[in-house]
Amino acid sequence: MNDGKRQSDLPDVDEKHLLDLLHHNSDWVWEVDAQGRYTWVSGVVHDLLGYEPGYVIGRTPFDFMPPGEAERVAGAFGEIVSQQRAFSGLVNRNMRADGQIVVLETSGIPLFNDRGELTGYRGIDRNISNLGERVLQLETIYDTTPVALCMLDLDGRLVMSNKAMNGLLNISPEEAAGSLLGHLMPDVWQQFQDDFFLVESGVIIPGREIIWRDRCFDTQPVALYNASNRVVGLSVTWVDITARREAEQKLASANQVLQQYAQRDHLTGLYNRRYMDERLMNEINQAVEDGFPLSVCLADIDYFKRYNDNYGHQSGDNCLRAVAKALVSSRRRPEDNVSRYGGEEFLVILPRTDQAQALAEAERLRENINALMLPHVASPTHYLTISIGVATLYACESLSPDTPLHMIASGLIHQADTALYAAKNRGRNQVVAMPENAS
Ligand SMILES: Nc1nc2c(ncn2[C@@H]2O[C@H](COP(=O)(O)OP(=O)(O)OP(=O)(O)O)[C@@H](O)[C@H]2O)c(=O)[nH]1
Repeated sequence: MNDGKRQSDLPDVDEKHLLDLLHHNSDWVWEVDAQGRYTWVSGVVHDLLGYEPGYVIGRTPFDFMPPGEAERVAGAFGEIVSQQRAFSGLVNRNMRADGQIVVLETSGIPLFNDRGELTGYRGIDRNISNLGERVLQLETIYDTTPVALCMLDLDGRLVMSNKAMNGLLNISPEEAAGSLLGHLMPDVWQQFQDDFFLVESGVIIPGREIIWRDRCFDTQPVALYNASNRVVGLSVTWVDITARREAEQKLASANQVLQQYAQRDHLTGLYNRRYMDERLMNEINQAVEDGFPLSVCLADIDYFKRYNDNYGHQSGDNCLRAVAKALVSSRRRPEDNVSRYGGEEFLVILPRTDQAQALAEAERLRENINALMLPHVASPTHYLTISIGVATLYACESLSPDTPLHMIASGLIHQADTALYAAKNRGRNQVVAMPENAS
């Protein structure tokens, strides 16, 4: 503005006209000293704030701001003054003489004396109440939302970041402005860089979960375009879903425990009958598909009523636990499933096992229980014994494809029960298979 050529380009204006321009205009022109006190104000201040210029002189801009706003603007203005720089677009709320709020947009330039010392500021205020109120509302939302928001340019520079975002990065707004995400979050920036390629190829960027400093964030990057429809950056929202994830994990663990309860017998820890009925149908299905035989052993403690009567119910419970443990540790293969099927009855499913193999397996189980040598004075043997009924399903031979699985399962269990009944009738402490001539 000070070079000779441009001076000469300026239109001639006399002093009266100049004052007219200053005092009758839409913008309020002002000057403040180094302490921020108004030293000169144009008459427009009366239109904007409702005060005469003489009242305003000697006061500071903050004297016209409502509580809270003065502190907010003083923070921003203090930073500008410390850098002795020009500023524009500083939006601030002011209270008019009649109590109405007016939103002003303030711009200014620093003034210096001959020694280069700051002597004050000169600038203008413009009434932007309609738009400004909206801007301030949006700024409030932007800064108070718990959702972290940021905008990145193509180099990963933080163009904007709200309070929550700065908190997430654990840096001040000053540190955040213009910093590179590649430095702050190298891995995350790598992912966002890949997103630019997605946008280029016309793919909508998917949301993704990001773990950052032990917290889990649901992030959604959205491409930013300029007026020529070119991608110029990303806007990213970060929603902290740590609490939700933790709750989901707790729920999953609780469900697991519930499932355990639903599947297990609380006394012995073995699978219960409900689980085993389902399991048996799955095994039958598999056996039918594979064409392999499937056997079941139904084991029952001999004279258990007498055991209870003689040693007490508590000892009876301990005895059931001991038998359960012995049956489980007698298994030869992990897929041979042992369950408590009833009071003192245990079911063992033996997949891919024919009748001869099942008889041998049942015999081993019986001997292992005998080997425990648990005293049972009310039994003819004087120690605890079991009887076992064995039944085998030869899937490929005997099944019609229309027979429901549960019918096959109950038929098999019924057969094992009949075999067990025979074992009991023949004196107990023995194994019987049905049908007896199958193997
Ligand atoms: N302690 C205890 N006893 C149980 C439990 N469930 C069932 N019983 C007992 O098991 C006994 C089964 O008796 P019975 O069905 O007459 O059979 P048993 O005396 O073993 O005779 P046989 O099977 O013919 O040798 C009953 O006295 C039940 O009370 C349990 O959870 N704990």
